[in-house]
Amino acid sequence: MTEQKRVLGFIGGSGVYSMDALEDAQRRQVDTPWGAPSDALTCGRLNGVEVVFLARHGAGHKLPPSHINYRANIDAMKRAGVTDLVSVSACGSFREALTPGTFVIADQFIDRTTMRPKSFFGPGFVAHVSMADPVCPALADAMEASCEALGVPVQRGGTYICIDGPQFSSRAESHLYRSWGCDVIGMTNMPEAKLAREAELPYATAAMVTDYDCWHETEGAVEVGLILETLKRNTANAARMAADLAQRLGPTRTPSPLGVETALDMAVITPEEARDPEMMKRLDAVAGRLFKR
Ligand SMILES: CSC[C@H]1O[C@H](OP(=O)(O)O)[C@H](O)[C@@H]1O
Ligand SMILES: Nc1ncnc2[nH]cnc12
Repeated sequence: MTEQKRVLGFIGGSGVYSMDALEDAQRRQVDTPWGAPSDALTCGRLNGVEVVFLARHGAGHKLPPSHINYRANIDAMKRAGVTDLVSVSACGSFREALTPGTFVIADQFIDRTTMRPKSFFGPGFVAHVSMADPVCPALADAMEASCEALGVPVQRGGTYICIDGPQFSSRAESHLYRSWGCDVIGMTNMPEAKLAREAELPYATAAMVTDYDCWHETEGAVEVGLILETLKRNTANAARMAADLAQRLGPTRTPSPLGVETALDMAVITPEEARDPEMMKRLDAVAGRLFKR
């Protein structure tokens, strides 16, 4: 199999605003046709692997989940040469056994968000990518192995339901999502995972449990103040996981077993003669591969 240089993208969620272990770190402002990403990218090396870090909510956690420019974030990662994208997120747990501090390597998502642009494509360039398997199993394997090696409690697989927020759920919603079989809840992995797939970036995420949302009979309903201690512990473990993950994945890569790097080959339905040139210009980073043939 052909090997290619790996550039590992890392999106840090609540509590993860920097990657202090990066060597030769350089801040890079990246402009995109979709607007500004949440923050400047930080590019550097971690255990011999090129890494690009982005704080999802920006420095100082200024952006609420529905104001994050997810398209700009993913486009900027692609533009910076990222080949594999991982993220970490704080989340609530719907299962007794998923105690605060557990990392859930989600493999499915339910998108309940309504207020966010969710696609790079539109009039003049229509494409429908598959989201049947939204997570790259090779990245998820490595994240799981990292957690195990570091003694971080981990569950491989799980369904992450994404709500708009910024409010937490009502008790009725919390019970409903549990009855749907969801494992964890958060406010950011959608449309992030959808856009990563459209940009042909293999994606995996660790949802780091901070609380039991509000379904639990004896644990108090989630409040930011109550989750800060767990958030701190999760932040430290996220940094340890990132370092181990970089080493484990290594500086070169082989294609994702899901064929994510060519996801658009079977997805674009607008024939060349009907495509909007302006739209194609905006898609230079996301889908430029298709236009160079
Ligand atoms: C601080 S609790 C709510 C907040 O935390 C999560 O953010 P992220 O996914 O970026 O870690 C959650 O989705 C909410 O945005
Ligand atoms: N219970 C919860 N609901 C939504 N997002 C969260 N992030 C952390 N805990 C959460």
